[in-house]
Amino acid sequence: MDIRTTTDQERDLFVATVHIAFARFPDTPNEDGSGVFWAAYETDRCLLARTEDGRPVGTAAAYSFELTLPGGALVPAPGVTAVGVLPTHRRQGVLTAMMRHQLAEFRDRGEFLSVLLASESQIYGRFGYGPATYTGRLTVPRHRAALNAPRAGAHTPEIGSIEILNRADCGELLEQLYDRYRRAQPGAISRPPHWWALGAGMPPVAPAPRYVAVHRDADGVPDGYATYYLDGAGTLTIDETITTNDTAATALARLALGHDLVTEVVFKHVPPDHPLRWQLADFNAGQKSSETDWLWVRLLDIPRALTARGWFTDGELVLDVTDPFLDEHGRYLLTVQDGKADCVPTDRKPDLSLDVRDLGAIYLGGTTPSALVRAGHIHAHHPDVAARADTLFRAERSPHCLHWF
Ligand SMILES: CC(=O)SCCNC(=O)CCNC(=O)[C@H](O)C(C)(C)COP(=O)(O)OP(=O)(O)OC[C@H]1O[C@@H](n2cnc3c(N)ncnc32)[C@H](O)[C@@H]1OP(=O)(O)O
Repeated sequence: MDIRTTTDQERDLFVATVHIAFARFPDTPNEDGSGVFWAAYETDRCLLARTEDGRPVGTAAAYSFELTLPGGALVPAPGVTAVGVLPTHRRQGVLTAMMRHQLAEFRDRGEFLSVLLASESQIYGRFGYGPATYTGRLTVPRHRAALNAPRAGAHTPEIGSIEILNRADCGELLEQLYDRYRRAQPGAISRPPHWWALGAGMPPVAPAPRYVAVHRDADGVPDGYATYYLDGAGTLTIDETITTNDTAATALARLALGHDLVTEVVFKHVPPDHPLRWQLADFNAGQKSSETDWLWVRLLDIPRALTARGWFTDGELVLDVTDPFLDEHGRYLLTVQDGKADCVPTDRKPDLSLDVRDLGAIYLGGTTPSALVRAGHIHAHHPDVAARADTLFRAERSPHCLHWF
């Protein structure tokens, strides 16, 4: 198997091979070239796998994203995408060879972790990826949509204003607001400017017809938006609500839930602990569905990864980490003091023994170590250590990613 970086001349071949693997036809570009997810491929990060006789049979690529870690550090995070093997060449190790090649390239570039969205959750664990953030939908029937008043003096006055714009008239407003939001949200990834320019992605990055409710604070400064559409059956679907504070999020939810001619409101991409269910006067009015894994994380340099994120409790743990895919093993003493971690090799007895995929899953604070201990994936060497690890790995807020790539 010959695996090489795609040249500019091979770009069309790469795109065609991806589409055969997914049994899709390339979308017809809009006149301005927008609305096509593959337009954002970075050719120098696209890999083509060929057979001995030169036939392309596999593809894998990466986008150069930034990931927001707990504590606010922004770190380079290649976003793996366009992974495909022709139906004629599956289960012969093509993907395995591409993953090995790609992880080595990430390390050569100095990248210490990578991320992806998995088309099927059985594929990527063997390559060291673990599910680190989760998302779902919340559906609220309009006739049960009343919101509680704030309690216990927690009243945040909903001062500000909302304007409804057309997606096409928003200029760079959505891009700017998303960028402010993602810098403060653990688990969020950047949307590089050319994604917006090319319309590469799902709405509202892709410029499909949408209304955009833009929230402004009391000083008139935009601090959030929700993009939505209403279908013929009376379902108002919100693609995403992006805000830099909870007041804006509540105001935008109130607007959607009070919209006339609507029978139900569907909030897509809601994090597991979204406050809206608690705001509803009728808790069970908000029905969660389509709960799914979203961002998978793969650590490539454990000390760098653990010292890059922020920490919120002092403590120490000895982690014994195996990486079967890369045939590596390390034991590390993780010491956290005043929000910063030190992580060094040690020969002390381990507190937790775990696979690198499970370290990826708990890294952002969205999967608890104790859940994986109870699942039989992490071995806790003392009875109290799982709870200690839960406290240590927690993020300042639950990690969430809603960017599709
Ligand atoms: C980040 C993204 O881009 S997600 C998109 C992933 N791509 C797709 O879903 C497109 C359609 N599917 C495909 O193109 C291929 O089936 C791929 C890319 C998923 C797998 O490629 P292959 O070359 O067949 O994988 P490879 O032969 O290296 O498989 C390695 C192991 O993973 C297992 N595996 C591979 N794909 C799957 C799967 N979809 N479900 C369960 N197990 C799988 C294989 O059985 C094999 O296991 P084994 O080592 O125990 O025998």
